[in-house]
Amino acid sequence: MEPRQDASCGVEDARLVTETVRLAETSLVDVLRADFRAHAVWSAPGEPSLVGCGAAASVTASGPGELDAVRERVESVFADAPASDAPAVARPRVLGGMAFHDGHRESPPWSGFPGVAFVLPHVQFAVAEDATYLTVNEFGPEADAGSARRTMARVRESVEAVDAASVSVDPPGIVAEHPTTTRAAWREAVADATARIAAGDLEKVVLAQALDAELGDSFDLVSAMTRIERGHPECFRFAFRANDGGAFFGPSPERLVSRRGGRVETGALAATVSRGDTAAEDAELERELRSSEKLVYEHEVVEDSIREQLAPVARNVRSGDRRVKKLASVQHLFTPIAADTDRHVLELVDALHPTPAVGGRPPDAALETIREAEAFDRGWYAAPVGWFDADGDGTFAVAIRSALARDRDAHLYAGAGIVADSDADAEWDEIQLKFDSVRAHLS
Ligand SMILES: C=C(O[C@@H]1C=C(C(=O)O)C=C[C@H]1O)C(=O)O
Repeated sequence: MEPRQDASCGVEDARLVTETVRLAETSLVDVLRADFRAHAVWSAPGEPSLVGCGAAASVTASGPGELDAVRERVESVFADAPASDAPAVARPRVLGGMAFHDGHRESPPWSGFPGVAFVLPHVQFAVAEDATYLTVNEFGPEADAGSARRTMARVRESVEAVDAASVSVDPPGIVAEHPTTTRAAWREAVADATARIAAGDLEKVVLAQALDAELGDSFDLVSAMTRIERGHPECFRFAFRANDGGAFFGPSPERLVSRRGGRVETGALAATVSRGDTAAEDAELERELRSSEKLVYEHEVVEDSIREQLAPVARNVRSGDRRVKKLASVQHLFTPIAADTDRHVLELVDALHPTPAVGGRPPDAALETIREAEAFDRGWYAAPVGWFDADGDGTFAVAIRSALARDRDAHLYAGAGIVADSDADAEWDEIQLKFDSVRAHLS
């Protein structure tokens, strides 16, 4: 299927008009509180935070296998845009994500989340350390600077009038939880995966679970993102909202890839132990993480595959020093990987997704095992989410530690890597700990 675009994108003489203004000092939380029904929120260490509202142009496709066509469509939107003297942080950025599996079907609970969906926002905020920029993008045969400036004046007034302190950040509360995987089904799935590994068909597979939760109150994305923003400065804080109000969000610790002027940044994040209750216990768990043969192997499968997957699209692929990434409830092995490239970030996403941190090795056998073992739809869980610009620069996270919420329903997702000597009950416990990073913002 050809990627679809909204009406304005198909018009021959459509053009892109962009206007930018620097706002008085404003935080991401202020922008969210102004509540323009943001459809995309992105906040990552070392980058300006982004909020996108409305669509100047949008592109959808059936799955990650169509990223080349999506890139070409968006390139045609940027093609004849006049040179801008706006600061780099304020330039138009396209925000979106995609489903984990190719051939994704947009059915409940994932209605409103197509196989691939990217939007060039009509109203875009970029919150940098020293300033916030408001950018209005208009695309179409009628696009003109006058109407963009009028939108800008209206939006600017409402953001500057926000009283952030007046909005509650109380979570909705979880009144009931329904795991979609039983303990018996999990043991069976892990046994089947380890049997495939013993038979030599598979090295590693990441199996996930969904946890359905009933909320005590309607889900409110603005207050959830306010809590996530404050609680996870080390993570990629993201949210994407469908037209029916359903929101996919989370604090993911995992970068899939960033491209900045030809420099590629990625990394292997895999192998997990819990955090200790005391400093001594935490250090002991860290020692186990660094020295366990099983955990180091699980990590190295991911590091080796990422290097191999990157090789056709990048040069000078190099690993940095391995370290331990400590999060609220778990700690992981992390190896930074850098490279050089002249490819668009979507080409890098295409080459890397899914890494064996969320899929497995070899990829085809792993994906088949996942489809057979998991009774729920991964949807956008564990798939790339992020942004890119007209230069092909951008950042994508792997959407783990995430949830899909709509009204009083939430679906939480988490997974664990299975290798030859994995123990089903220990992997089960690991997944319950991983649910905590998003559960904490709902209960
Ligand atoms: C799949 C998830 O996490 C991934 C699996 C990990 C593991 O098995 O040790 C660690 C980090 C992530 O790469 C998840 O959190 O849902």
